[in-house]
Amino acid sequence: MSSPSAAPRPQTTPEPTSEPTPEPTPELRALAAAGPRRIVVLGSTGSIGTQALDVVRAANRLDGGAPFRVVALAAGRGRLPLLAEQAVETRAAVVATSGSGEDAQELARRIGERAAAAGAGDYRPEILHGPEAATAAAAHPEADLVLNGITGSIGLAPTLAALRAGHRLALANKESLIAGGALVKEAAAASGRPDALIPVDSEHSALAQALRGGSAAEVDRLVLTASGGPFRGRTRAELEAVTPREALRHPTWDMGVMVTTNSASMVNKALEVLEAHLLFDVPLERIDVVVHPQSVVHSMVQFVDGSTLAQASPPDMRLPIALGLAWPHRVPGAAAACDWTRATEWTFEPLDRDAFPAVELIKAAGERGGTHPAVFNAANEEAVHAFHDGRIRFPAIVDTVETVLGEHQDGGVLDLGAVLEAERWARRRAQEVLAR
Ligand SMILES: NC(=O)C1=CN([C@@H]2O[C@H](COP(=O)(O)OP(=O)(O)OC[C@H]3O[C@@H](n4cnc5c(N)ncnc54)[C@H](OP(=O)(O)O)[C@@H]3O)[C@@H](O)[C@H]2O)C=CC1
Ligand SMILES: CC(=O)[C@@H](O)[C@H](O)COP(=O)(O)O
Ligand SMILES: [Mn+2]
Repeated sequence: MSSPSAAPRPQTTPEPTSEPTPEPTPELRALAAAGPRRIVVLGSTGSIGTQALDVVRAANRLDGGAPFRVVALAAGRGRLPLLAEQAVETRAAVVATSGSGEDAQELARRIGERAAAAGAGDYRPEILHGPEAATAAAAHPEADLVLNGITGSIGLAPTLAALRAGHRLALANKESLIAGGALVKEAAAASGRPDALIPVDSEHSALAQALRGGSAAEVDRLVLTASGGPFRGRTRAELEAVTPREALRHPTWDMGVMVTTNSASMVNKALEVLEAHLLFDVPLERIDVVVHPQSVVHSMVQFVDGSTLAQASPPDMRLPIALGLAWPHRVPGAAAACDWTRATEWTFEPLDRDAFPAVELIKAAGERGGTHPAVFNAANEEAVHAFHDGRIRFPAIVDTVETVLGEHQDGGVLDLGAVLEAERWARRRAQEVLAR
């Protein structure tokens, strides 16, 4: 099978503007003057990772000094040439691959060749390899902030490692929060840092922006927007015939294979509802989803007096990534703004819960708590792989999640061992269900 993460990487978003370089804000100048923020980029070769490096490159070109310095990079083993190129460009002290010793040797060779060609022959980063490599990179002692752009719940150990090392965590890897839940929140609280956990997911970045400076009591509901994905408007019967290629044709975002497939099934929105609950402590019954096909309004907060605040910008992840890296500061020119001189239409419609039951399913799993959310995610990851392998039809992804969740017996303890054991069980059980 070809694993989803091994499929061709979607292109990153083009440069937003050819206008003159914007001026840095006083806050960003101060950040640079205090010494650049030292960052670790996990999943650096993916959609989030490459856009994060675009943000760093652009921000460091602003007048007033470089606000960021990359101290470590980590990726899988799928794109070693790109990882080597990134290492030489950033001069990261640590470069990690989840691959084997042979992969590490190939990475070192490629870095050596590229460094020599770039006139930086003395650049010799520490190279880490193996399943724990990203976790070690996340705990890098010189780091201030870790961006987790790994895909899947394999990102949980690095998420915990970053927080336990006392680093601020800019979190794109929503699966680690879903699987780890209270464990991740505890690690964030124990770090003693205000704003230890900064959301990078576009909806949660929007919510964090709308919630800044307010109080919990004034919030009535959170409203997450969903593009509707490529299958918006299809019935469940019609979804039986859709292909992996069609599932990867996202209408508004260029992203990795797993999150794109999850957008098509609404599993992404389901994960995001629970992510919002965990990040902002709003009960699940007060979190709604509305379909907004243009993906310009990234989410909304409805307040008790009937007011609603929405965050709007053209779909471009560089904005929430830049805010995550520079938090609480904004990076001028991170992405293009809305063009209000042109006629524009934003539309909103309800989610079809019969064709797309994932959101209801995760709300039930979230209410049951414990390891149920980890089981939801792990079963989904297995089912997505099976769909891309041609082993199942599209609706069987969420059907499999529902079956496995329905059988799950929570042991009543939530520690890392319990989460990992529940995940192992869910993956095994999902494989059995998928094979039927
Ligand atoms: N892309 C987007 O716009 C958005 C993404 N997100 C979330 O961000 C996360 C990343 O998504 P996306 O960038 O699209 O995914 P991609 O598939 O594009 O990238 C995944 C990255 O993770 C790396 N990776 C895989 N396994 C490991 C491992 N064991 N150790 C270290 N690195 C590993 C991959 O390396 P390799 O190249 O070697 O395979 C790659 O760099 C997901 O959780 C997603 O839901 C959230 C909002 C928007
Ligand atoms: C860009 C981002 O944050 C993705 O998670 C996005 O939300 C996916 O789009 P959907 O709204 O289709 O799930
Ligand atoms: Mn999102």
